[in-house]
Amino acid sequence: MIYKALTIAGSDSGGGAGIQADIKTFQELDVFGMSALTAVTAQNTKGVQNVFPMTVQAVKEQISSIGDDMGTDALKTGMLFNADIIKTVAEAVHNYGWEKLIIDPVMIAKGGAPLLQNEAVSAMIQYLLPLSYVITPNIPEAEALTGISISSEEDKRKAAEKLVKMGTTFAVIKGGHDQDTFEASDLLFDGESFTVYSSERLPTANTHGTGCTFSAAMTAQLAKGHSIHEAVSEAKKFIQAAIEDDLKIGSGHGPTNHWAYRRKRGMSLEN
Ligand SMILES: Nc1ncnc2c1ncn2[C@@H]1O[C@H](COP(=O)(O)OP(=O)(O)O)[C@@H](O)[C@H]1O
Ligand SMILES: Cc1ncc(COP(=O)(O)OP(=O)(O)O)c(N)n1
Repeated sequence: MIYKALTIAGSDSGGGAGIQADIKTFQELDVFGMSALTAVTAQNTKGVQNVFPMTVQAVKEQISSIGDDMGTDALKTGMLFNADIIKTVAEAVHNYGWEKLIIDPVMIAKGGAPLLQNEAVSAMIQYLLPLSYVITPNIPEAEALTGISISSEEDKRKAAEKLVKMGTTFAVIKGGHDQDTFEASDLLFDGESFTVYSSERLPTANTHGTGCTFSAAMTAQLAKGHSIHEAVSEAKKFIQAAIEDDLKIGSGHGPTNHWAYRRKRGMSLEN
């Protein structure tokens, strides 16, 4: 059986985040990756030098090229940049009846560059979020979407519950931006109960693209038919291995290692 996943996101010329991170992750997890580009960024480990958005027509046609012929088992969104692109994506997801939509609500790059226009947040809430299977905000993104200020575990739970009330099936609040210096903990709310996925917080600046990679790993696992709990658990292991085995490329926030998880798994099978 060949499983397929589509990413609708921006290109990161530096290869650590965006479309490039998504496709590398799909491949590592044995899923055939496809893409629809929303924007091209000139970007490296030091930051985003420029953003060139695609036209709505270009986004629409890339998605229909895939929808009309190849289909997909799951899809994820990353950088969507503006409200018109969000509406176009929502319309396509609705028309093709795609159910496993994973939204990584990318807003601001680690270096501070805006990857989503401010006025587009309400379009995401109104048009895309209600169509989603799971949304994976980091803490600032969860605050912007819910209006809840997050400084404790209880606040994270309230935000996750609110996201489900707003129309998604599952919410994962990622803890990379947490103040906890020992653990990086992600919180899943499945509509009934909460599960925390924790790992050692690794002391490295090379965390460029962690959100994209984590949500792409979840997308790949969901495309293969795994449950939401299995998908989050495996994605957490994937990103931990990728950060642990960082590549030390560039002079700023470097990329993670997308092949680390495969290598680690291979070594544990040999032993
Ligand atoms: N220093 C770190 N050590 C271990 N895991 C991390 C670290 N930073 C982020 N993560 C993990 O990477 C994933 C992405 O988290 P986060 O940084 O919050 O997202 P984003 O990249 O969207 O801002 C989460 O699973 C989070 O727990
Ligand atoms: C083209 C593009 N898309 C998304 C991001 C943000 O990726 P993320 O995984 O949130 O990682 P950081 O930017 O926080 O390192 C991006 N930078 N570029």
